[in-house]
Amino acid sequence: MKVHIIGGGNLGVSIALGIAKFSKSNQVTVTRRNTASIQYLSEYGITVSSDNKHNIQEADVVILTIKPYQVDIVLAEILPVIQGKTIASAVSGLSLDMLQEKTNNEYPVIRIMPNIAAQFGESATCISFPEKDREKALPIVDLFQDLGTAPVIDEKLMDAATVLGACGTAYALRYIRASMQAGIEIGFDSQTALAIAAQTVKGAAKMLLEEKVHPEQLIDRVTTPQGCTIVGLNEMEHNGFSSSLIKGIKTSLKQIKG
Ligand SMILES: NC(=O)C1=CN([C@@H]2O[C@H](COP(=O)(O)OP(=O)(O)OC[C@H]3O[C@@H](n4cnc5c(N)ncnc54)[C@H](O)[C@@H]3O)[C@@H](O)[C@H]2O)C=CC1
Ligand SMILES: O=C(O)[C@@H]1CCC=N1
Repeated sequence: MKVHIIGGGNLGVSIALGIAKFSKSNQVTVTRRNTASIQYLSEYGITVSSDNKHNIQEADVVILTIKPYQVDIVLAEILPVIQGKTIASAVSGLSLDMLQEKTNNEYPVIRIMPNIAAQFGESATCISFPEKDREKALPIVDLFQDLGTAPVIDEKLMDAATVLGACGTAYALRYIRASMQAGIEIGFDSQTALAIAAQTVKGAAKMLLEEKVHPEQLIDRVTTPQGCTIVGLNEMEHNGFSSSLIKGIKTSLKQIKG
């Protein structure tokens, strides 16, 4: 498949690298206005251009990884030259209805919500599309499955997916940062603290994904009665650990919904 990514920023570059590394049978072009900082992508076989229309006529899918306020400008530029091509949008808050309206209902449209771990083949991408575009969408689902997981979900949940799956990367990293800071306070140098905190999160996530159990079942295996884990966990909860995460996630969702 020939993939044309418009918006070579944080997400666009991560998807491009993910495809180059984990979905090698596909060819990728990435565009952004100033390409100096992404020229290195050519080392991975990715074509880089400052012209949004470069190679676009050969593309099987055009992926938009631009900010919401850049959508109209970019569509005005590319629509005249991509008649009938599939458009996949990762633009947060842009519904399928809005995208269809902006493209005059003349293009197959797909809404994708990856995260920046696509670059490492570990994105939790959520995807939705109108039923009429199923045939065009399924190859895109396959593509994103190569970059991690890619469930097809009801479009009503796409904003929620943005928060849980895309913003979620930042929340998880903040947990790791806090653990690292605590690790330094209790005696580790920063690099060792970071390595231990990150690997611990990776191990916990791997157990959950492989055993498919409720987190509390695994927590039970860690918390020795009267031991140090449970007192620490309870202290965190007294200080609003779970509650602050839940409130933060709901606040992020409110921001997307406007
Ligand atoms: N960063 C993330 O983790 C995620 C971002 N998103 C969504 O993806 C979109 C992009 O986000 P980021 O990558 O973080 O933003 P970004 O600002 O890093 O990337 C946007 C890129 O588009 C380029 N651009 C702007 N105008 C352009 C034009 N006319 N033609 C071509 N390129 C143009 C900019 O130079 C920039 O490199 C947003 O809508 C965001 O909500 C969705 C999921 C995750
Ligand atoms: O913060 C944002 O608005 C974007 C959407 C999901 C991740 N980053």
